[in-house]
Amino acid sequence: MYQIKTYNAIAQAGLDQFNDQYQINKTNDADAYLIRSVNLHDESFPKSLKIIARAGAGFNNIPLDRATKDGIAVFNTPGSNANAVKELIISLLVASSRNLFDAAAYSAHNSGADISLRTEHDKTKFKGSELTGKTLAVVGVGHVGSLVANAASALGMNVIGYDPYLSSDAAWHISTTITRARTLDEALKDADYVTVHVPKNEETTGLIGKEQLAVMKDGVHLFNYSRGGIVNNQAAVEALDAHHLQTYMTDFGEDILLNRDDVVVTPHIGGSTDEAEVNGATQGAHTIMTYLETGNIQNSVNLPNLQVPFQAPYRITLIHKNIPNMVGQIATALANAGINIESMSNAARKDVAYTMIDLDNLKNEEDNKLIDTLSKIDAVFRVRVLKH
Ligand SMILES: NC(=O)C1=CN([C@@H]2O[C@H](COP(=O)(O)OP(=O)(O)OC[C@H]3O[C@@H](n4cnc5c(N)ncnc54)[C@H](O)[C@@H]3O)[C@@H](O)[C@H]2O)C=CC1
Ligand SMILES: O=C(O)CCC(=O)C(=O)O
Repeated sequence: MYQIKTYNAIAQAGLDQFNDQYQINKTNDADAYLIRSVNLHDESFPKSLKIIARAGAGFNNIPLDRATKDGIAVFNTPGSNANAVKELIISLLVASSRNLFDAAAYSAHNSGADISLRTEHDKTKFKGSELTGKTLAVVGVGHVGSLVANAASALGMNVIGYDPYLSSDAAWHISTTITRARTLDEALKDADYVTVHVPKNEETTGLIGKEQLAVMKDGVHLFNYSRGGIVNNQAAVEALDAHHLQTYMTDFGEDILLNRDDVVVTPHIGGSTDEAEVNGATQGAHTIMTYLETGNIQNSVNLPNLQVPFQAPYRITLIHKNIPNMVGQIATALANAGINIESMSNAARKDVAYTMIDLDNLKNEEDNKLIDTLSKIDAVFRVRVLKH
C-alpha cells in the first residue's frame, strides 16, 4: 500500500484517481506528497518520501537541492492552470483599460434622487481606452505567457514576447502574429501593458526593477501574476508615485501596496478555478502513480526525464550524482550478487543522474540486501525495487 499526504486544498476529482493501492492522509510516513503552494523550505522530509507532486506550475516553495539529496523526485503539472491565469490576465487588461474597479467603486457609493444626473456628469472620470491597437509585452512565453499572448493578439493587440529560454515545444504554441523581442528592454520600451509570466528563481528575482520601469513608456500598466519579488514592489510604488506607471496589478500582496487607488492586489487566485484545480490534482495524482509504480519520469523539475516500458518483471531505480563510474559501480554490485541485467537506461540532468535497470530474476529475500549494497555506493541518493 502506498501512502499519500496532501497539503492545501486538493480537488477531490484528483484524489479519486488513486486506486485501492493508495491510502490518503493516513500517516506522516508518506511515499508521496501532493501539494499546492505550501512552503516546504523549513520542513524535513520523512525517509519514506519518494516523490513530491506540485499541483500547479511554480515550485519555488520546494527545496529542490535538498529533495534531490534525499532521493526525492519533484514534479509540477505543467499547463494545468495556464488557461485560468490567461483568463484572469485578459480580464485585468480590460479592467485596467476601462477603469473598471474605480468605476464600480464609484457606483457602489452613488445613491440618491439625482443619481442619473450625477452619473452622467461623473462618468467622464472613468473614460477608458480600447485594447485593440495597443501594445502588450509578455515576459516569459511558456504555458501561461503563450496563452495570454495569443488571446491578446486575437483581441487586436500588438503583442511582443520575450523569452530567452523558449523551448521549441513552447514555440509551436505561439501565434505567428507575436513579435519576438531579443532583449527585455526591446520588449518593454513600446508597451502600453506589461505582463510577467516567469518562474521565480535567482535570475528572475527583481527582473522588473527601477531600470526596467524606466525603460517603459509613461502611463504603462503592469501585471505580476508570477510570484512576489519578480517585480520589485518598491520600484513599482515609486513609478506609481511619479505617475510613470499608471496601474499595478498583482496576485502577491505586500504592505507597501496597500490602500492605493492605482494598485489592485488579488489573493493569489491566478490558478483558482474549478477546472484548473481538477487539472492540477488529476495530473499530480497520475504523476505520483506513474513514478511510484514504474519509476518512469516525465516533467520532473529536479531529475532527468526517463521513460522506458518494463523489459523484465523487476526494476531497480537509482537516483545518484552525475559523476564518472556510477553505472560501472552499480553493474558491478549486481554482478557480484549474481544478477543478470536485462536492460539498463541512464539519463542525466546537470549534476544528478537516474538509472533504471530491469531484471528477470530477483529473489524476494535478496531485495533488502541488494538495496543496502547499492545504497552504500557513494553518491547514490535513493534505490528502489519495483515489480511489474
Ligand atoms: N498566480 C498564480 O496563481 C499562478 C502563478 N504562476 C506562476 O507563473 C509562472 C509561469 O507559469 P507557466 O507559464 O505555467 O510556466 P512555464 O514554465 O510554462 O513558462 C515559464 C516561461 O518563462 C521563461 N523564462 C524563464 N526565465 C526567464 C527570463 N529570465 N526572462 C524571460 N522568460 C523567462 C521560460 O523559458 C518559460 O518559457 C510559474 O512559475 C508560477 O510562478 C503559474 C500559475 C498560476
Ligand atoms: O492555486 C495554486 O495552487 C497556486 C497556483 C500557482 O501559483 C502556480 O501554479 O504556480
